[in-house]
Amino acid sequence: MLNLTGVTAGYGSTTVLRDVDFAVGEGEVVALLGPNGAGKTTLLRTATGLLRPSAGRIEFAGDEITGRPAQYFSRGGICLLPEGRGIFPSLTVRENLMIQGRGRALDASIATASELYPVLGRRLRQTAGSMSGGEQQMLALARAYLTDPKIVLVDEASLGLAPLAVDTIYEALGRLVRTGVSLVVVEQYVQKALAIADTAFILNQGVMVHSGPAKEINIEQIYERYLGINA
Ligand SMILES: Nc1ncnc2c1ncn2[C@@H]1O[C@H](COP(=O)(O)OP(=O)(O)OP(=O)(O)O)[C@@H](O)[C@H]1O
Repeated sequence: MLNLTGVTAGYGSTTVLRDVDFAVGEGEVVALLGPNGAGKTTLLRTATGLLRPSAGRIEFAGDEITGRPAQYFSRGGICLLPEGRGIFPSLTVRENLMIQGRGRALDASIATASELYPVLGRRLRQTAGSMSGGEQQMLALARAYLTDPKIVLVDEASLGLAPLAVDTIYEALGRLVRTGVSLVVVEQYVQKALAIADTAFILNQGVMVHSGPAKEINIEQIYERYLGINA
């Protein structure tokens, strides 16, 4: 469904991704793993049109979309939930839902978000930035339910959250997957990501060093073999 072939990308004269192949099928859950600075966020930004590759192809649902503007990617159903959540902290929950819904009726967006997380429905007038980290992440995740995406790419959803809040976020991701959406997770809690993933990709220093079934991954071995570090 979303295929990157031979992608090279970076920032200015700095090349981060080198000749990367990455593929996500319909309804597939992919864990994208790798050490700090490996290029995971850069890959998500490239796969969602925010960063144009200097070489390689991006195809989505059979069409080549390399070099198209980011709006083209999002309108086509590619949804990035960025690290740092991508919500507006000084706006209320209601206002955030209005923006996330992109022209969808606000009442319908509120109903969908409240059904997903009742706490959001109770905090519509509260500024997003004054909610707990977990609640802010719930609001960020609600976007994936409001725009009917075909694929959702989540960057470090559990960053800075308490274990209970992480479980709540993963429950929501699980529910999202059951609706048939494809999912890519970049996650510091490797075991959490592998538990819901069908396939795992491992990136190291901008090079894809491994891809295969998530169940077959022995993370200690992979980290030692490919990354030269102990997990
Ligand atoms: N806007 C930018 N301009 C220049 N270099 C950048 C920019 N963003 C990231 N980089 C560099 O690109 C490399 C890959 O960064 P990236 O954020 O993609 O890695 P990551 O695997 O997501 O890391 P982490 O797990 O630490 O978030 C790093 O060396 C980083 O310093």
